[in-house]
Amino acid sequence: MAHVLGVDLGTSSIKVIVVDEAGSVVKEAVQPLNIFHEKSGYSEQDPEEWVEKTLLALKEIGGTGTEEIEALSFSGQMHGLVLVDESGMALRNAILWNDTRTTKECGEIIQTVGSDRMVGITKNTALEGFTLPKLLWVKKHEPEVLEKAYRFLLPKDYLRYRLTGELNMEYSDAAGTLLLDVQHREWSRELCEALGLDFSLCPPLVESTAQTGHLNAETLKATGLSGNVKVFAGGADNACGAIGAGILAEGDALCSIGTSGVILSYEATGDKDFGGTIHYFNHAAPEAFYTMGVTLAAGDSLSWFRNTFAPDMGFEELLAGIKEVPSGSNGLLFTPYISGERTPHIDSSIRGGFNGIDTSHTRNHFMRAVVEGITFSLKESLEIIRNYGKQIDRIISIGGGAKNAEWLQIQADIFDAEIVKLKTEQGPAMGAAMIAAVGSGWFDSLKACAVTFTEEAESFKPSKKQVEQYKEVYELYKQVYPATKDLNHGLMNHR
Ligand SMILES: Nc1ncnc2c1ncn2[C@@H]1O[C@H](COP(=O)(O)OP(=O)(O)O)[C@@H](O)[C@H]1O
Ligand SMILES: O=C(CO)[C@@H](O)[C@H](O)COP(=O)(O)O
Repeated sequence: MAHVLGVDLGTSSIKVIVVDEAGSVVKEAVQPLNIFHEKSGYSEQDPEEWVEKTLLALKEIGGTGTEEIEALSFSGQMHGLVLVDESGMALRNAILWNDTRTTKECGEIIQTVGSDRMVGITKNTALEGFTLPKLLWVKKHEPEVLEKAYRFLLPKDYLRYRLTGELNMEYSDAAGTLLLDVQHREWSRELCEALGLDFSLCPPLVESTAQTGHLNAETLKATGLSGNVKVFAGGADNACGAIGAGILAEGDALCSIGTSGVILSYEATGDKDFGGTIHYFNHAAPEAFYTMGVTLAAGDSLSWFRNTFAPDMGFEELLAGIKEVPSGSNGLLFTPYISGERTPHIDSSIRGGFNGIDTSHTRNHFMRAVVEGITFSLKESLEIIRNYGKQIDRIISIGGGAKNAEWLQIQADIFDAEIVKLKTEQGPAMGAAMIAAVGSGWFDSLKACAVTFTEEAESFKPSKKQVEQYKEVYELYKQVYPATKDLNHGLMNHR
């Protein structure tokens, strides 16, 4: 039987899945990744480690049951800046999407270009996480590095380049750089000139579904894969997550809880104006777009809690206790701003907190409060999208956060929507595999592929009583940001 591979360069790990013609995941390999936080707000990875770990994961799946791998494609964490020299080697560590060192550069961008013009060209506003402010930071703080730079790339485009030797960037990821004219799908010369960046740093653009060569000799040697495997460009992890969850028509919506958390809604056209209140990007599906709100530390808040307070417990063991605690965690409220926040509060200095700690609270209360706080934060993004007139009654939930049934019910109750869990929560890797399957001619379109590849496993309906209770707690949650903003900005000086 023929197979395709989906490679997801996540923030916490590289995941490779092997998918057969029926859409079943027959094998998977995961390789964890290191993140470096040299200073508060800094977040970097070593691009060489992405390559090494991907080769290891590909080698791991290269054996039995995967004869006839026809094609592979990529999904990757968005926005991370990778600068390469003319020989294609990375000039420094990658500066990641959750690195917030560029507040100053964001201010300078808006001052130079103007907010309306920025949103007019890129459909988005300047945010620390996006690639353009990172380029300007390197220009200011490491000019010798930028001088040596030949092109800038995004994480999965760099990985694909190293595995194939073809250097380019695909549109759904280019949309998150803040240098792409999103509606017209071309690099903005105007922005490069206004901000003093060499236009030639922008790499050639390709469609997500374009074939971008074959695996090079080093990759074949390291993995044992065949030279006949076709490579397709792939997409941003959220665009691929949307494809893998079948988010391919108006009204479709996604909740993804990985390291970050995302609420995403399909958009058929790129001519709307959301004023930068929400991200508005090119989809990896042809000629489509999507809107999205992002919680910087979603799964990351859960991981932080576990690593700090229960390092010997697995996620399932730790989460088992949340059933013992009623909705609302007996008055304990968590805000997940441990790395700052993106949507709706563009604020790199805000930090998280627990409010309402009482002597009666146990670790289970804290655990449930963390899960609820992450979900309230995502509701703020959902609310923005709904307020623009989108009716969202059903949401596909993916990512590590979709593994736990109790959390899925909490999502249904807080979002007041039906939550659907798919057979595999590996949305981004599955989306990449679907791009490879369509590229290989297995299906005429991604929509046709989704019919075979996406299978619902379980559905969680909102309970009226819990919905009403969570509405009240949500209103209190929304008061925490304005009430603690100044306090947190002050505390920043002591960090
Ligand atoms: N069993 C589980 N239940 C709920 N959340 C989980 C579980 N296992 C992992 N997670 C969360 O999922 C996150 C990782 O999700 P993943 O989709 O792999 O992320 P990424 O793509 O960012 O690498 C972790 O931060 C963790 O908080
Ligand atoms: O910055 C964003 C989206 O704008 C993040 O969603 C990254 O794309 C990382 O994703 P995960 O590793 O959390 O899946």
